[in-house]
Amino acid sequence: MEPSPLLNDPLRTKGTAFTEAQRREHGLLGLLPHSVTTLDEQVRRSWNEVRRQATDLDRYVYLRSLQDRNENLFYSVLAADVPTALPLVYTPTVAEGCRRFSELWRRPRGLYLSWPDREHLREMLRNRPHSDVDVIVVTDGQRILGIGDQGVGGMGIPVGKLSLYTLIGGIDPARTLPILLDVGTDNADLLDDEFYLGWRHRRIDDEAYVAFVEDIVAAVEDEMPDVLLQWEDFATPHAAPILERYRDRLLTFNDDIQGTAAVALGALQGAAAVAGTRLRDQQVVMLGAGSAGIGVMDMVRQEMIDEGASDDEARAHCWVVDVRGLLTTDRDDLSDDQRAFAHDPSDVSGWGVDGLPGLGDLVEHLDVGVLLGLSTAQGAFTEEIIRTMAAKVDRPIVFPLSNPTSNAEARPADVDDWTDGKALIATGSPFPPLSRDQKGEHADRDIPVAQCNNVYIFPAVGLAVTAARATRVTDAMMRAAARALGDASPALADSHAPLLPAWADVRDVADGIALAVAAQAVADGVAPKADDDELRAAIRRTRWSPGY
Ligand SMILES: O=C([O-])CC(=O)C(=O)O
Ligand SMILES: [Mg+2]
Repeated sequence: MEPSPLLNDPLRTKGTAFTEAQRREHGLLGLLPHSVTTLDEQVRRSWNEVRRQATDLDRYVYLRSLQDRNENLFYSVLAADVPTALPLVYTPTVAEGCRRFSELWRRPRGLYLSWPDREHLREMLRNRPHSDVDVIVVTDGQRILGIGDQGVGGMGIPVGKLSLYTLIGGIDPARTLPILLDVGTDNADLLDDEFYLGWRHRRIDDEAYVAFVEDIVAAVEDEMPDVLLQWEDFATPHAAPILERYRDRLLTFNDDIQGTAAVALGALQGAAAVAGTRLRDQQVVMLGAGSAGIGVMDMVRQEMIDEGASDDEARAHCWVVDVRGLLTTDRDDLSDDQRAFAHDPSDVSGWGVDGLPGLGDLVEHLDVGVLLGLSTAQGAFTEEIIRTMAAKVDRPIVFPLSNPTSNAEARPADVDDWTDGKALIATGSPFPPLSRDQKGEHADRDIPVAQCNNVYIFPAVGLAVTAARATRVTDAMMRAAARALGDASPALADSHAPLLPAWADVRDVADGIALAVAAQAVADGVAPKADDDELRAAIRRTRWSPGY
């Protein structure tokens, strides 16, 4: 008799939790040790193993192996302690997982679409492990988090993001598909690494790259016409153009541009409410003019307009600084998206000592209320900059958003210190809570730092479009997500609470965001008509939960 494939199918196995009757029925007798365990016991045993590992990278490897072995158990383990699990399977540990992808290789997952195989795209897509797919996350590995070109190692990101689509957004793991586009790498260390598993070649670019992406999109459209296609961690020169090319053609969004923007806007709304101001009345400065930084500023500007500002007023309140300095209209190195934020050089003449004004010049000459960083420039929010800002506004809003932790523009504890606890802070990567032992009226408690990560948004968007059968992701849907997240800010009820919900609550919050996004999809005419009760029921029906 053929051995049962059941035991080694990660989506159907129960491991040692198969009952005696099931073991007899499925031909598993003798293949498992005698004791029959419960899922709960398996979860506790697994957490003991996770804790026993020496480093977070080891914990990441353990959890990824568990995912490949038994998905119901993997998701039960994550769900049992979301705050501990999240930084292990996702930011920041996943960065190390990507860096060391080739040496850590265990088992295949998802699809590797490599340039040398480009004549066989359809065949490769048809080889996908499961034919019915709700969500694809795709990367070409060129701009992984804040750690740059990781080539084929970028696959860690789609795998990690899709785990959270399932954990938080309830997308059935059998209906998710991670994809890595392997167009080579410009990372010299990887090209020299004898164990590198990707295509050992410099990156294909320009028209050839664009044509390759187009062929893949066309193949996905034919094979999986209703799928949500999420673009992740593409380098700035490709990210926005790809989004523009496809956003009106399929159900798609860019997580780094739109997801990061929506979560930052959600946290900003909480912060503005605590500070007692409106966004349109603030001078908002962004350090970093990559696709994520510009995406955030686009949403900030749109929100100012929603608050009643004119387009010109909103533009006048938005400032973007890159490595060279302020974006100004006389610069010839700006993309169209960047140019939309450029200021007339005559507005700032004399601000920079020699050349373009920098961050320090801006905080000196403007009453900057909101300082955002998506620059990967570690420590760029210096003590002098933060103190200058704090001397001019009551509650400075400071968001060092770069990932991973080592790239943050400032450490929250320092910002807190420099502003005597007045700053409203959110970060991109996790940081320890702010200690309140000596000073302040709330001397008895530590305040967690809100981690402004797009994980608050993308799983809920996936749940929304799947439940509502949406055909497009509109800007208004992303703003609805931001607003619903802002409404869930614990700081609205308690000004000393963090700006964003606790990780332990993120799955419940996702339901509220999903409803808002789904309703907006219906309102925008990109989903079939349904009222809120029907959408709520559809969201409940769509939600997959782990269990045997
Ligand atoms: O993955 C994360 O933690 C956030 C993100 O999209 C990025 O930094 O590229
Ligand atoms: Mg990303």
